[in-house]
Amino acid sequence: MSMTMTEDHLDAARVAAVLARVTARRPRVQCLTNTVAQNITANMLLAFGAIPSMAIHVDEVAAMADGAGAILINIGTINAESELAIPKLLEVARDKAKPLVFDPVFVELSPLRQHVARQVLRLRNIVVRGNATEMTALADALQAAREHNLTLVTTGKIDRIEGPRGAFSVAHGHPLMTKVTGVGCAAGALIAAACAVESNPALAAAAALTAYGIAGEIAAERSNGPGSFTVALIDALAGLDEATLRARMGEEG
Ligand SMILES: Nc1ncnc2c1ncn2[C@@H]1O[C@H](COP(=O)(O)OP(=O)(O)O)[C@@H](O)[C@H]1O
Ligand SMILES: Cc1ncsc1CCOP(=O)(O)O
Ligand SMILES: [Mg+2]
Repeated sequence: MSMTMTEDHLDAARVAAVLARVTARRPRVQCLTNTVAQNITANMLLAFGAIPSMAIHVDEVAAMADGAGAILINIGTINAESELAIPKLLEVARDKAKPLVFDPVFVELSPLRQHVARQVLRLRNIVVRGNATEMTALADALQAAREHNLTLVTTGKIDRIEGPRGAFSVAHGHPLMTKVTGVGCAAGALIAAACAVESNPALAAAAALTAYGIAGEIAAERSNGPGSFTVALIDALAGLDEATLRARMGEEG
């Protein structure tokens, strides 16, 4: 997605303020996510200060989402049951005005995923987080959904965030983040947690991805490859403080 707005500046204090609210309020994120990324997503949410709930049963997702601070829908391993659970989550998000983050994993690869993504994109006020391939495959639907307050988050070497209330670029992160499955999926969950405590979804996404990217940079310095990087990423995210954010964001001195 191309940027059409002037970008906002994000400093360490604004990121730290969002992180502090997550830690203080411990929002629960109801995640309907893929079977590959469930564990890393839950652990990353805990490291971020939030609470994961990974319920998937079609008859209970609405109840589980009802008291949550935000909802994540990720279609990475969509199956017949999760296809039926998704509308239930959309209904809760709409009726209870809950933040909802949608991750259209591999939407470029199957007509079913295209169909489900387009159903989700009918909902107002959602955040869509995908990589460049996924966002490009949905370009027409994303363009149309801008009419109803969509926030677009395209991750990669530089994350691009664009919503009705602001636009940001985040240049933090490390290539090892692409060598561990589920790191992108977990990014969507962190954005959802931030949206639970920050009413501007673009700012919430930028804060979450800045923290995640900086944690990735720290983890890469402490690890020897993708396996140890995964553990180090969880540790680094859990250990982030404002002084570290300031130093990594070039605000020292
Ligand atoms: N080349 C890169 N350099 C630094 N960070 C990256 C790079 N590619 C992806 N990231 C980071 O990895 C996380 C997952 O993004 P991405 O790889 O785009 O998702 P996905 O796994 O869904 O394809 C994001 O936080 C993003 O900023
Ligand atoms: C490998 C795989 N297959 C279906 S979902 C999934 C996980 C994708 O995770 P991510 O997009 O975070 O790399
Ligand atoms: Mg992904």
